[in-house]
Amino acid sequence: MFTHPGILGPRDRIEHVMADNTIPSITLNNGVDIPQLGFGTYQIPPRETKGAVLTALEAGYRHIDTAQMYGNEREVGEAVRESGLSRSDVFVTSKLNNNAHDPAVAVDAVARSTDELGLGPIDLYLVHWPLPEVGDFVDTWRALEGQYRSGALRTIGVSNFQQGHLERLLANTEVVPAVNQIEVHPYFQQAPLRAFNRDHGIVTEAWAPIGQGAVLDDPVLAEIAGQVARTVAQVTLRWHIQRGDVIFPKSSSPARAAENSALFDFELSDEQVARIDALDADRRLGPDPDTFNWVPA
Ligand SMILES: NC(=O)C1=CN([C@@H]2O[C@H](COP(=O)(O)OP(=O)(O)OC[C@H]3O[C@@H](n4cnc5c(N)ncnc54)[C@H](OP(=O)(O)O)[C@@H]3O)[C@@H](O)[C@H]2O)C=CC1
Ligand SMILES: O=C1CO[C@H](CO)[C@@H](O)[C@@H]1O
Repeated sequence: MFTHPGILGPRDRIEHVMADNTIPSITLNNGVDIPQLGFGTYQIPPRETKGAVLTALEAGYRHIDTAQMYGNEREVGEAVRESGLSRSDVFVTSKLNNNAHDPAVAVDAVARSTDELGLGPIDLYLVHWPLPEVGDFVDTWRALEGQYRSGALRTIGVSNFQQGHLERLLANTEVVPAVNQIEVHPYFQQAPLRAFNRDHGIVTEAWAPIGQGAVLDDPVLAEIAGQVARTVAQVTLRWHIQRGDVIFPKSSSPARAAENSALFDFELSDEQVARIDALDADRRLGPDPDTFNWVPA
């Protein structure tokens, strides 16, 4: 089993993985292991979600990322229950919706997610956005701390938190978030925030790992893909894996979902990694967490 990046170097992790060709896990700051590769479910409509998640589990994925906002928690839970896998073999993440930051509402929202998924305590539950102008995320976090301490949630973390948000959280609360799920891809590499996360024992989860498709036509990535006889998506996902981040690419296509999981029988050289590092363009695709205050009706 893998330990948190920084304890083992990337090279040690790769050699370990390549020996058994399975998806590696990272140990979170509370001792819980998370598979480094998962399956994302944003924009998978509820009626398609059970089939897509069952297909992903058959392809070998053991980690599913959903959210109250995605409207498909129930179908994710059905797929996990019907997969025939042991509950302990599948890691499920969900996220508190933006209309549930009030502490009392947050407690009810955790109960609702738990009921929708129907899997017992949720492996990882995140505050989806900090919403700096909406209430106080410190109070929201304290509500999740209570749910964590009571055992209702196995692990808690945050998403889209900038360094300033994390500094405020760390100064005013007790449980250090296990993960910070943020936008990261070759065009938006987030070096300072990833370093802050690492220095505080917080694992970085990279959402939109292939930039929601934006990186797929990149000529440098295409050249590297030719060198290693893989697709651009695989090269990009492998780059994340070698950086030690957790990823969960989304695909509604069974063939592309399988393609995105075939990452552990090849390796990028230091030079190839450096060429991808050089693609950073500070190009954020999603909302800016410092100004995003959207709350659903
Ligand atoms: N915390 C947060 O605020 C956020 C979290 N997330 C999470 O991160 C996950 C991943 O991010 P997401 O936004 O989905 O973006 P991704 O970077 O995973 O890209 C998904 C897009 O790429 C396409 N695609 C996937 N694999 C391939 C492939 N091998 N070749 C060509 N095209 C491909 C998909 O199309 P197709 O389905 O047709 O294959 C889809 O259009 C989400 O599903 C969600 O779980 C995402 C956004 C924000
Ligand atoms: O999880 C999410 C899916 O993507 C959306 C658009 O980028 C985000 O707003 C949301 O947080």
